[in-house]
Amino acid sequence: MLTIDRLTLQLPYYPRWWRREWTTCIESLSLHLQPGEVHAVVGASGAGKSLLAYAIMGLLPQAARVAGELRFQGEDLTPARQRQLRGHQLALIPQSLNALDPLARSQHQVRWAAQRAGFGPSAAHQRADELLSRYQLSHASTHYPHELSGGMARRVLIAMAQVSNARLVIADEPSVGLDPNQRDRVLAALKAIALEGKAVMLITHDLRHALTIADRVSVIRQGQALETAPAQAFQGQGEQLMSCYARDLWQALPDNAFSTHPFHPTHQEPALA
Ligand SMILES: Nc1ncnc2c1ncn2[C@@H]1O[C@H](COP(=O)(O)OP(=O)(O)OP(=O)(O)O)[C@@H](O)[C@H]1O
Ligand code: NI
Repeated sequence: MLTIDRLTLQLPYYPRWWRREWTTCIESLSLHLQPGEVHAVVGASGAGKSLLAYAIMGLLPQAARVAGELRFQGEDLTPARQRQLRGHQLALIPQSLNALDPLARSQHQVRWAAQRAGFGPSAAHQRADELLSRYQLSHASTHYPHELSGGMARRVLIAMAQVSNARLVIADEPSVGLDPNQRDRVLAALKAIALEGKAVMLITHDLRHALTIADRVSVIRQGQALETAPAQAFQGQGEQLMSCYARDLWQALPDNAFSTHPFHPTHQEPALA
């Protein structure tokens, strides 16, 4: 569905006001997303995950230098095509809750997203109500963003991304700052989108929670994709993982810290509180 082939992305910076240099934020990154899968893109802060999302959506800063290929459903994702598909076939659930209009009620935010996706006013109305109820937001449909909890605001953004029936949904850190209950609801909503046959790219630094819904995981470090592994490879000591970094990420999870590890006997003894 989406193929990213050796994507390289550079952004300008100015060490002196007259001198422009380039910093490489994404380097020769290749990924392939299939319909029906939740594909987690996991990496530390600053790894280039949000920039990857923007590159796919066509939302990079103008000065960005981009090389490599992006193909969506067999066609090149040119800037013109990205403009055409954005909000229709390609949807982004942005990292920041500030993406919500502070002066608009939930129902209007979702309705406007539906109208941007091509629905007429009454169809948009109906579609928005449907989505709000799917995400248990009917009671909050007249709320403004400041009246929503973090999880509710996140679900409004998911409803907006979903209103168009997009084939590819990119969720950028959708569970940050949520309590476990809200987080599980958001992750379940994303899994449900994939089960409808769409592709979901789940961008996160949280491997543990990504694994609850992911089919495959791509590990990103400093703008490079180190490996893509099936979620099942994250088990035991991570023997099935190719890169040390992915194995370290896996072993660093709290639940794994006390698993038996031949070289660290202290790991065998759970610390006493
Ligand atoms: N507009 C920009 N101009 C210059 N550098 C940028 C810009 N946006 C991001 N960067 C740099 O690119 C790198 C990757 O940023 P990005 O936002 O993609 O990271 P991330 O993996 O999404 O991190 P986080 O988990 O914190 O959201 C960072 O080093 C960041 O400083
Ligand atoms: Ni980010």
